[in-house]
Amino acid sequence: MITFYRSILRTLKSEIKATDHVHFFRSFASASNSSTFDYKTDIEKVPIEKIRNIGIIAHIDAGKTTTTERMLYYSGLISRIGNVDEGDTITDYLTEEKDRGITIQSAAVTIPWNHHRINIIDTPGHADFTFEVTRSLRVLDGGVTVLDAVAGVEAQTEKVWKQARDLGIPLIAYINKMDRDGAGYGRTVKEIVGRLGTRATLVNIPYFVEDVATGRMNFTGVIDVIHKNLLRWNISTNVSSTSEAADGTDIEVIHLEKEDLNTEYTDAKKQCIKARKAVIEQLCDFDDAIVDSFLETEDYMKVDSAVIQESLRKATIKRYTTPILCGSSFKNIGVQPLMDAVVSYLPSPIDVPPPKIICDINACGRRKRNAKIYLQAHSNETDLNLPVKMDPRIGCVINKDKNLSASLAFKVISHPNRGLMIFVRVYSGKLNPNSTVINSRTGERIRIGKLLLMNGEIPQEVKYLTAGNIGVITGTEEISTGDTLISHAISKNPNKIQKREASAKLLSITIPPPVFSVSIEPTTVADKRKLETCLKLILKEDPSLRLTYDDEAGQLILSGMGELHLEITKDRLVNDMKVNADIGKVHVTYKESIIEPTESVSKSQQDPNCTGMFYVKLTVVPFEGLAESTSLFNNDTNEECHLLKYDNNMVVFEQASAPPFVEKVFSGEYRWPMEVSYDQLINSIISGVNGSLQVGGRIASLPLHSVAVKILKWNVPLEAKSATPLLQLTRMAIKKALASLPEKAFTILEPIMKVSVFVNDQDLGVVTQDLMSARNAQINDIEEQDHSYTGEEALWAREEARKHTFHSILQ
Ligand SMILES: Nc1nc2c(ncn2[C@@H]2O[C@H](COP(=O)(O)OP(=O)(O)OP(=O)(O)O)[C@@H](O)[C@H]2O)c(=O)[nH]1
Repeated sequence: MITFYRSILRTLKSEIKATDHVHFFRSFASASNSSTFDYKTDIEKVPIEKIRNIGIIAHIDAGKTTTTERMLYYSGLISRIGNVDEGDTITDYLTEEKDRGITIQSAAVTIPWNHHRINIIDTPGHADFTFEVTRSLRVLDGGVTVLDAVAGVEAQTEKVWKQARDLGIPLIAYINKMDRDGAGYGRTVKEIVGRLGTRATLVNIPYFVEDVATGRMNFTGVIDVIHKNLLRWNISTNVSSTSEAADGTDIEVIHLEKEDLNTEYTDAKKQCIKARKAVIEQLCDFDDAIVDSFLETEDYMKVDSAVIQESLRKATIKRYTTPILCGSSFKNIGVQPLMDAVVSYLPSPIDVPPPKIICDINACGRRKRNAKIYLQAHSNETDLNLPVKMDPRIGCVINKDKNLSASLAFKVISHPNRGLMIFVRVYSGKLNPNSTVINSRTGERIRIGKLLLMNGEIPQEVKYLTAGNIGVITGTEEISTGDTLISHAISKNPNKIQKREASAKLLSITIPPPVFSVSIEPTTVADKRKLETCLKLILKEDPSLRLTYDDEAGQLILSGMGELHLEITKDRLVNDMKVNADIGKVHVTYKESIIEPTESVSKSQQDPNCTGMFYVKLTVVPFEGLAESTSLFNNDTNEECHLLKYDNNMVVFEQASAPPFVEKVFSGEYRWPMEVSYDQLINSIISGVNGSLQVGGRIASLPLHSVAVKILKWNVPLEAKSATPLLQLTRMAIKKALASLPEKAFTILEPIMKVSVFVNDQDLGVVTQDLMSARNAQINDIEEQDHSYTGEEALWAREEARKHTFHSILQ
């Protein structure tokens, strides 16, 4: 028997009791460990190809936090395994998370594994916290989808899978909870293929041993199909999973190809051969290297494991297939092979295309009116005729200057001792602590403090963060989720950064519209200030919450993604922050929309000293569905389209809606002739639209939803000193346009949710009836599941929501 220890870091620290059979192996894939530097903090020495930025995504309760906790333990970063049910895991550290046993906010941790650094983001599974998943996915290169082996593919599994697929993120699937009664590996794999629409490659398959006393089949290990081994975890069923004896580090490895293989394992060997054959045949369609390797011996068991691994890595990154693994994280079985698979099959930052970036070409001296530019990995300077370079190795699309650094802030949290902590992913160059960065959203220069890596419990200060890494900025309150930070690694002087680079924005993170609201008031006047300060902080941390003021009721209204979302926010305010506030009952957020388009013009008086006048001509049009999926947004013409932050609205600038402001001067260069920049003008129009749509419709003054404001024509005098008149004219034009519509052209929208209901056969009729009559539900589909739910799973309401969808209730 070979005994594996979970990490060299931990083994060296701990007292070694075992004697001759101890091997300090860190992973199954590689038996050597000769690290000469610290993978945790030695940022520069971990090459970019050895970094993995991964997310753990899944339906609620699939076991994401339990799995992440084991990963931290096996990597040596914590010395004791915490458990969700005891409220002592590293990643679920908020009081509300501990109390409820659920993840509320995604937590980022960095672990060393097998000569690699893995940055892991443990995301929440509940639909109310979808925004947490969305923002995490934006900075990830790969993901692990955890599934419950009893429940199979669930509603939120499908949703996060789709989100990851839309962003092109390669995934591994980990079928957890194999220890539970009713666990179905084959059934779950079938569901993955059928419902998630992917090919599946079985990297390992479960191994059960019969308990002679009870006749029960116990899950005790996995067959490693690629390396032809059976891995058996020596876990006594009599001890608690958290005790040393059951920590999952004592693993027996049986080489299934051995000549003198014990007959006890003949069946395991047969299963391995069958699964290997399937893997090889599947990969043969993808990669000739596998075909060549197979033809050398024509024996499925003899195809080189390294060749299969290499080919599967390519196939996973190209999203040709999904590697499938299984385990029981709670019983500490199967997590180390999953960690190996993360390293082996998921991409490093340089294996994925660089992110999209928007650069304001106005700032580089050339003018291309109404230009919408998305620079992508495969485009280059010549294609776009722009003075922008990219470096595929560091994965950014900015300038020849490798020292320019671009980072995306994707999360803000307030730490009791460290103040605001801003999580960033560095996409290019090197981010230095105590330096000045430019926030390209606001144009502001910001002095940042220390940089940290989230290594387990204690954040660790680092000398810098290089491209591909995820870390934390401290010492500033000026950065929000979705901001791009531009800096220069060497000069540290933001003046060296040219306007063009300073304007570069990584695509921001879309915030879904909230659908539930509560009123919120300070208990006494003296509590007002504290309430405001705390709300400001909570809103900074969680942009999917929204605060508005109801003029008529004279109340603050807090809106969020669901009842649980608001309840948890309330708990944080009242219990954690000790704010004295009266919080009303949760109610649904209704919206208004229009059902017919309307047009209007607004213009200023002609100033005799000016060459032109401020002028806006626009039309307001309703549309169906999500703004970014409409043909208005995805048009092929040269229209410039801006999605608004709230309520699924957008502003579309028609082609040639503005006069050609740019002037070509003698040298052939282009010149911007005004004091006010093009961006300021556009932003004024957008602010005007935003404000007017929030004023609301004619029926109940509810904010307008799902409308596009098309700017047909606009103008400013060349002598203009400010863009403000444009904002006012836009407001007036929208007000006039809406006023010209009869009241019957407005409609009220209510949020609709897409809900999956799991129900036993005998209750189907009652539940369907109840949904349709009491809940006014429209049933889209009834599917039969091929397994019966036991008490726990038969709870009929497992609902998940697409909460940004609204539909009219007046039609
Ligand atoms: N039997 C069994 N239970 C497990 C296993 N993994 C997790 N659990 C239990 O499942 C429950 C949910 O586990 P979590 O790790 O919190 O799941 P999660 O996906 O992080 O949950 P959310 O973040 O709230 O969506 C807890 O009670 C765990 O103890 C497993 O392998 N086997």
